[in-house]
Amino acid sequence: MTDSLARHDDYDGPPFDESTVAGDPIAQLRRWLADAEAAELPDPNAMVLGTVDSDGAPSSRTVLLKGLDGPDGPALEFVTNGLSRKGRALALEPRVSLVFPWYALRRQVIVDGVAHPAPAELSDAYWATRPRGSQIGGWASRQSQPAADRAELERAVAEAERRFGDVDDVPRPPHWGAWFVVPRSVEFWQGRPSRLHDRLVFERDLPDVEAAPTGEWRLLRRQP
Ligand SMILES: Cc1cc2nc3c(=O)[nH]c(=O)nc-3n(C[C@H](O)[C@H](O)[C@H](O)COP(=O)(O)O)c2cc1C
Ligand code: PXP
Repeated sequence: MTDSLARHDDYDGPPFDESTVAGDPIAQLRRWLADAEAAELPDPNAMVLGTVDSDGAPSSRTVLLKGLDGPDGPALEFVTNGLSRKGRALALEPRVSLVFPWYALRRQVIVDGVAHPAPAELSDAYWATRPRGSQIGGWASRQSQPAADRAELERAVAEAERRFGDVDDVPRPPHWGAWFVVPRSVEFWQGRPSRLHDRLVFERDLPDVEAAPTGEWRLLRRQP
């Protein structure tokens, strides 16, 4: 067995520089997402969402990117339960961090921005696309709450199936929906030999969490 903890694997990614990067970060993100799909990475749209709890403690978990078009412009969309740990955190502190961990491509993308709950009609539209089993699961799971055992969850699933047994379209739970992360900075990281990686960062001003972003994107390079 190879001991991964003792290795120093070199990252032999190609140069990633100012002459080839797209003109804005969402266009560049679309390019790298397409590369992750073409490389057949598992869950190419998975991203790690970092939030801050009410006591200031950070917490992270994976969510799936569901779209890049927000109601007021480009934004990263994900869906979840608003009463979950992350949902409660977002209600108090909407500033978040997202990481796409595309290690097989020697890449990561880090997005910092502000998460806004989607208008109800957009959450409804997304909910309608979910398989019925996931909709039932969305009603059954009190996401992030303790459960005595698996049987408790299965009883809740059976209860939701009884409740909606005669209903063609399972309604969206009021606490379940989409969020849109409006980016303030987006870093594209390409692993390069000898740890001399390429890091290109788009930044713009976000005067306060309620306000729309202002100003043009600025492109800068960070030390590896
Ligand atoms: C690949 C992957 C994708 C996931 N996607 C989502 C998602 O889109 N929405 C979601 O609520 N949870 C998703 N989860 C589960 C979350 O990581 C997490 O366990 C759950 O949302 C509860 O998080 P919280 O207790 O911090 O709120 C995903 C997990 C994995 C591993
Ligand atoms: C609990 C949970 N909610 C939502 C999602 C993502 O939304 P959807 O089930 O509609 O693909 C996932 C994906 O793993 C999930 O695990």
